[in-house]
Amino acid sequence: MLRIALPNKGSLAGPAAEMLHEAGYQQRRESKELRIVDPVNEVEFFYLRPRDIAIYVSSGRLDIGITGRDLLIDSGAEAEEILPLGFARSTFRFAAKPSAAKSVADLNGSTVATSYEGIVARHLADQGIDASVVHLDGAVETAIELGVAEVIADVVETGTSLRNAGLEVIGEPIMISEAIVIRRTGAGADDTVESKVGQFLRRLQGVLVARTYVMMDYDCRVEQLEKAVALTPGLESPTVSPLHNEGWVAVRAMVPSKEAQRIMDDLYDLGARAILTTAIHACRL
Ligand SMILES: Nc1ncnc2c1ncn2[C@@H]1O[C@H](COP(=O)(O)OP(=O)(O)OP(=O)(O)O)[C@@H](O)[C@H]1O
Ligand SMILES: O=P(O)(O)OC[C@H]1O[C@H](OP(=O)(O)OP(=O)(O)O)[C@H](O)[C@@H]1O
Ligand SMILES: [Mg+2]
Repeated sequence: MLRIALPNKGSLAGPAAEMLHEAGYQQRRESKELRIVDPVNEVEFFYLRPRDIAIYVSSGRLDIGITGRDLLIDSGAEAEEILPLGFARSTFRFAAKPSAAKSVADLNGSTVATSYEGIVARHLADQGIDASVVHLDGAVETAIELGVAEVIADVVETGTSLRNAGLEVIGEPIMISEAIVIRRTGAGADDTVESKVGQFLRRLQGVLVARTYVMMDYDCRVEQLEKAVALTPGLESPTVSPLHNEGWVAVRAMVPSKEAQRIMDDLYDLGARAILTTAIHACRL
């Protein structure tokens, strides 16, 4: 039975459960459940604090886990990223009152409040900056107003929390984060676990592809086929079938959903007709 750590709350929990459900795994019915078994897929899920997941996975007690890249790096645990999942995207940045600091070099001698002490201490040391770090559990933006620190280092997504606190970012992002699948560094010796992990990753990759691609079908004249195929090259190569009407073919290819409308316009301009897109519900590449 594959043992998988999942986030039990916060920004990662809902989207992770949704993705696993789409991948065909059973999920807990109540947010108080700490552990469930999915007997059909031979998987056991443990719902843990997102911050603790890298520690459990690095200990080898759980085979893999879903957490945030920033949380993995902050923990310093012996675990590695094996698949990015595209949700809970955020940046991690320094911020302060507009007058306080213009660049990271200005942070010398200041106090930085953060929930991510590991990332911040390492980053400051790498940059040769001497600043002290104060650990806070959350709502870090308020630390400046209340005089606990002059600078904060925190997760920034829309920037609303910073704006509301009258703060501005300093310098470039310290890191870009998203939800990821992790496993213990150096794991992979056990063939049975390895094949189950491989199947789990293929299922999640299938969900990612189904979310980012649509299937496109259209009819076009044979003379236009090369130009049409250049617009819709598909992942491997498009399927081309003859139509009953001579001189016409039907083409089928996967296209990125974000580009579907532009591609449909371009195909129409080429003379293609009966252009359809349909959702992909699941896939194995
Ligand atoms: N507003 C946000 N938008 C996108 N991702 C976020 C946001 N806040 C936190 N994250 C990401 O979620 C993960 C942190 O999860 P965690 O559950 O610890 O914090 P949280 O979502 O802020 O929840 P809470 O603070 O309520 O416990 C990190 O990877 C972080 O980058
Ligand atoms: O840029 P934004 O879109 O505003 O998102 C970033 C904010 O979201 C998270 O806070 P959360 O609500 O989880 O509270 P917390 O600070 O207590 O963790 C994070 O810690 C930031 O404060
Ligand atoms: Mg938070």
